[in-house]
This record gives sequence, C-alpha cells and structure tokens, in this order.
Amino acid sequence: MADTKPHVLLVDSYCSFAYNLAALIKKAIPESILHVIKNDSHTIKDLLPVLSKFSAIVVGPGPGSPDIPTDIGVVCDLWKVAKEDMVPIFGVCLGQQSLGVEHGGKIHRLQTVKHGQVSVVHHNGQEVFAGLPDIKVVRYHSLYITLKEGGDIEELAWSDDEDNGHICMGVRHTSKPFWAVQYHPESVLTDEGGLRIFQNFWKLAKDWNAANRPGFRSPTTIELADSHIWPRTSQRFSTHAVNKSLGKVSYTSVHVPDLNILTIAEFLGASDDSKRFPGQFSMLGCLNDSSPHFTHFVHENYVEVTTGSSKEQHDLTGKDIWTYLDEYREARKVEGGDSTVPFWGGFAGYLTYEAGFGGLGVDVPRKEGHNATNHPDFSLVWVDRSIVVDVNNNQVWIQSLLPNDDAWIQETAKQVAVLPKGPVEAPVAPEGSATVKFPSHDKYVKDIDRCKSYLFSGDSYELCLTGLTHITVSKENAVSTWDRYKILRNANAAPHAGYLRLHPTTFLSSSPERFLSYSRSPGAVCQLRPIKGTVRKLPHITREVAEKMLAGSRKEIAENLMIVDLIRHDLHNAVGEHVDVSKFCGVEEYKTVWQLVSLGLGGLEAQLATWFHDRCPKKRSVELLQNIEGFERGPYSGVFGYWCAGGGGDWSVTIRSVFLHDSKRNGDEEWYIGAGGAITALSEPEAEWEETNVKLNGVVLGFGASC
Ligand SMILES: C=C(O[C@@H]1C=C(C(=O)O)C=C[C@H]1O)C(=O)O
Ligand SMILES: NC(=O)CC[C@H](N)C(=O)O
Repeated sequence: MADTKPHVLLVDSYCSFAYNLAALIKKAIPESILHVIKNDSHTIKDLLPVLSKFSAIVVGPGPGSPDIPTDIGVVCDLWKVAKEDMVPIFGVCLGQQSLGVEHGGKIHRLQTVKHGQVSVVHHNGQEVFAGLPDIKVVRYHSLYITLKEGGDIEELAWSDDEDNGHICMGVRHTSKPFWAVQYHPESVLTDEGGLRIFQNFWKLAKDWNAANRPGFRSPTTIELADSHIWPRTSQRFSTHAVNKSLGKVSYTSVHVPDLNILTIAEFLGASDDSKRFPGQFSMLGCLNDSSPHFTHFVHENYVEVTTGSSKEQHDLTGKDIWTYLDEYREARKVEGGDSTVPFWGGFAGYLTYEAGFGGLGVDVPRKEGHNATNHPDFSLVWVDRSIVVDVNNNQVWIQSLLPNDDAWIQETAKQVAVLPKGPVEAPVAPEGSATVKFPSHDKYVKDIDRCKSYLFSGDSYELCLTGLTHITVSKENAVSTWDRYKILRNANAAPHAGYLRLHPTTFLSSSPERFLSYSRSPGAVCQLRPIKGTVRKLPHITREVAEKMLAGSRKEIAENLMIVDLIRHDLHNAVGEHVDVSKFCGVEEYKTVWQLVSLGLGGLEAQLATWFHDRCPKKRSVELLQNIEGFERGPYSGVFGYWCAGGGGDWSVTIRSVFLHDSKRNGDEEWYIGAGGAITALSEPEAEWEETNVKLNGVVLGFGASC
C-alpha cells in the first residue's frame, strides 16, 4: 500500500489566513490529502475514531486566546490524547500558544502588539528549524507565551524585540510529536521560515510515525462529517452546460474617435456606466421594459423580479440567492462575442455589505425582513443590450443577447457614429447648495479606542471602522441624479466610476478600488486589487513625498500586508493552489488621493458563489464592527459591477459613493455616503479621522461641499 496518500488534518480556528496555510502545507507535502475542519465543528469524541487515520495535524492561528474555550475549541484536547491515538501536530500562532498553555505555560499580552510586522527570528537549528539560517518572518499576534521552567515544552526559537524583549517564537514537546511556531509561516513576506519549516515538520512526522505507529497505513479515504478537502474540486456547474448549445451574442463594432461615453449614455437616456481599467472600457446597459430587475433582502426567502410594470416573487425555499443567480445566468450563457470585450451583457448591479453576512454566519439584526427605507441587499438587472467603449482604441461595440436583434444593433451603430464628439460638460454644484452632516468626530475617535482594545486582546488584526455622512439637498437646489453623477465624475474621476438607477436606489460611485475581476474560461484569471493606505492630494505632496508616506511607512505597509494575506486566503479558497501577488504596495495617483495598492492573481475560474458567499472579511471582525458602528452599511462597502453572460465578471468595492433611496426624494433629497479606514494597532486617532475626511472630500465635492 505504498502508494496510498497521506491524510493531513488542518484545524482552522477561524483564521483570516487559513487557506494560505493550506496552500503551504500542500506545497510542502504535495502528495497529501488535506482535510479542513473548524475548531468548533467537532468535539474530541467526534474526532477520536478517525484521528489515528491521519498522518499529521496542523492547528492554525485564530482570534482570541488559547485559554478561552470558545476561542480554542477542540485544539486544546488534541494535545492530551492517549499514545495510541497520537498524531504528529504542528501549531501556528494561536496553536503554539495553546501548546504552551496546556503544558503549564502562561499567556500574556505583548507590550507592543505585532500585526503585519516583520521580525528576525533566531533559533537553535534543531528539529523544525534544522538547516535554516536566522529567518525574517511576519507576525500577527497580541499575546505570547512564557514556558514552564523544566516543563515538557522546550523553546527552539525566539525574537529579541526592541519593545517587547525576548519572545518565544518556536517550540517542541520533549517527548511527544508536537512542534509549533508563534509567527506566520504562510504570510507572503515570510520566506525561508515558511516552506522549509513545514518540510522539516513533515520529515519529523514521518520518522515519528515510522517509529511509533507500527503497521500504520494511510487509508484511501477518511469519512469526516463537516469537513472539506482543500483544494475544493467540486465545480458547481460541471454537470450541465457542457453539451448544451449556447445562445449567441450578436454585435457590431465601430471606430469612433473622441466619443465620450456620457454622450452615448445621454443619447440613450442615461443608464449604467462603469469603467474597467483606468481609461480602458466603459459599459452601458441599454435597459427597456422587458429588462428584468432582481431584488432580494437577506432574511427574506424570495427574489422579487420586476419587468416593466409586472412584479413576481420567486420562492427561494431550498436554494439560496447565489444558486438562484448562478442558475439564471447559466441558463442564459452565451458565446460568440468579441473576446477582447469584457462585458457582452448579463447581470449588472450592486450587493450590499450585509449581503455577504450569510456565508459568514453573521446575523443582520433587522426586525422585519426590511423596512420602507432599506436598499435591497441584492439589486441586479439582466442586461440584454449593451454598448461598450474601448476608450484607448476609440472602438465602440453595440451588442445584444436577444435573438434577431440586428436591426437595433445596426441602427444604434449608425446613430452612435454621428453623435457629437469631445468632452461633455458637467454642471457645477453651487457652493452651499447642500447641507452635509458629518459623523461625530468624538464618536469616531472613541470607537477607534474600542477597536484598538480588540486588537490588543488578540481578537482582530485590523478593523475597517466607518461612519455615515448624510447630505440634504433642498428641493430648490436639486439637480437630476444624472447631472449629479456628471458633477461627481468631474470632481473625483475614478477608474471604477459608476451610475446605477435601480429602483428604489440611485447609486453614484467614484470608487478607485477593484474587489474582484475574472476573465472568461478557458484560462480564466482572477484578480483582486485591494487598496489600503490613503494620503490626501495636495500641491506639496509630490509622488516622491507620497511614496515616502505610504510605501515608506511601517504602519501603511503593515495595513496593506494584512489585506494582501487576506486576499491570498480568499483566492486560495476559491481557486486552489495557484495564487500570485504580482504587485505589492505600489503607490497610485488618483484625482483627489494617493493610494497604496497591491494586486493578487489566481488561476482558474471560481464559482460565483464561492467568491461572495465564502468571502470572509472574517466573522469576528465583522461582528465586532457591527457592534461598534451600530448601523447597517447598506450598499456602502459592498460591491458593484457585472457578471458577463459569456463568463467572467468585474466587481468594484463600493466606496467613495453616494446613495439615494426613492423614499428620500420627495421634497428635499437625502443622500448618504459611508467613509472609513483600516484601524490597526499603529493607528493614531486624529490621523485616522483626517483620513476619513480625505475620502469623504472627494465625494462631497460633488455636492459643492468639502472637508
Ligand atoms: C473604507 C474606505 O476605504 C478603504 C480603506 C482604505 C484605507 O484604510 O486606506 C483604502 C481603501 C478602501 O479599501 C472608504 O473609502 O470609505
Ligand atoms: N495569529 C494568531 O493566531 C493570533 C493569536 C492570538 N489571537 C494573538 O493575538 O496573539
């Protein structure tokens, strides 16, 4: 049975980086089958019958403390199993802390917490550290252990922190097959202390198994409820659409220099416009009375579909909204469009921040399903007819998913070709035409303290704290929402600018940030493009100065690194092993701000639901923020964009955006904007307040205000 593959169990303690660890384990032990469970999904009694079938176990990092039972779950029991059930275990961070505490060690708070910080680790060259030089590693911890003198746990590695002094960074059990490290071997900036540590662990584990588990053979399979194998192999739609003949997208393309997308939008009556790359593609959905509009509120078990003046409710009993949308799109899958055009038609719209809670198991505390002023959590239209402009190449595509729609395509192409050329003038928002009610400075600063207390207690590494701003425009000063968009577009031009008018929501965005894009299969590539690190554009802030303030700052790099590790985890979850960070902490210039931007890429097309459903801005952090902020964010900090009917999609992060609910349009208009920033252990309250104002400023300029 020499060819049976070893099974490895990863116990995830709700870590933001669990799949980075999974990827590292698979890299170190490529032949292994990796099973993943949560630390609270099984008791030790559930695990005992299968434990002896595993070749090794990894217990991962996580929020909280190893001496709080609900934080550590089953991990603390794994160290205590009898010899006949014993399996080699490697602990990471919280895992090391648990190993120490369960063997008489003490847990303490660091004087200076280390979140996203690189340190040099010294070691004695023994066991998992064999053959390694001193290593540079990334740390994410607020707590640390001191070991019991003369106890069973022996220190192998340590750091000498300027601020904290000697900190234990690696240990082993003197008689059992247990090893652990305090730092994060899976972080993108940990190099030699990553892969080689796991390779060493695997060698030690194999040796221990050979010497201590006579007759041990890996079984072909292990049945374990509430677990999954990583990488996930299930492809939701692999069973259909293979032999099905696909619908066709018809299009024509015309070369029209200097044609502004706004001119086309206005010619069509202004619909939906969003830019893909800075300056490359702009899209317009050409809606009509037969375009279906889908809305859904979390907690409600139906989707409302509005087509013209008819409304239907589609029952969601037995399926979730994601499956509903996936099935709708799959049934309308098309081929035959121009492969250079990212959008041929399909779903376009937005999802709220709360739309992502279901997959995290976080509740949205709404008394009723929704009230008259809630924006729907899912608001999407199916776009049959569309126009896409490649601004770089002056090319315009007129496309339709409808059968026999050539007459519309040709007629529209003819009209588009003769539209007026050149820039479109935006109206001006007169100063003082709007009343802006900013969030309370005192509350924000106080809330930063609350965030920091959670960062110091080990419950989170980074919390994006936000506040809501309300803008009232009196009836006399109101301009059309389209004009408002033009003003905003002019004041705060942005690569992911967008206008959506989806009843009851008007949605204007000047977002600089992509959440996720993925190209069409085959050979699809996913891209995540997170921004963390913001500086106001001022005359004296040249590129050189901005680079020093962002890429040259330990605080800003840490803030960005945490997000990069987080999106690597998201990518590994969705696409498996092949994930790259192709840009780390680049400084980019936008109209009103400088931003620190990274870029993560993954191979293979992921299922739509995997992206949005399982995306974890981490359960505990979301719950903490929900509690601290005390409001629903709604569309703010959700996503907007499209899923193309031919495959692929592009979604932006809904920031630097304003929203108007139709119920707030009668008489004075009341818009709202969210703004915030990532709070880390290194945050200074007044600087964070200034940063949220910088972000708000770009948007309130669209109302003739500033801050
Ligand atoms: C939360 C916002 O921005 C987020 C926070 C950033 C930061 O902390 O630097 C940068 C970009 C966004 O991901 C916002 O604009 O409201
Ligand atoms: N990354 C981790 O596992 C962190 C462990 C623990 N919550 C701490 O902050 O120290």
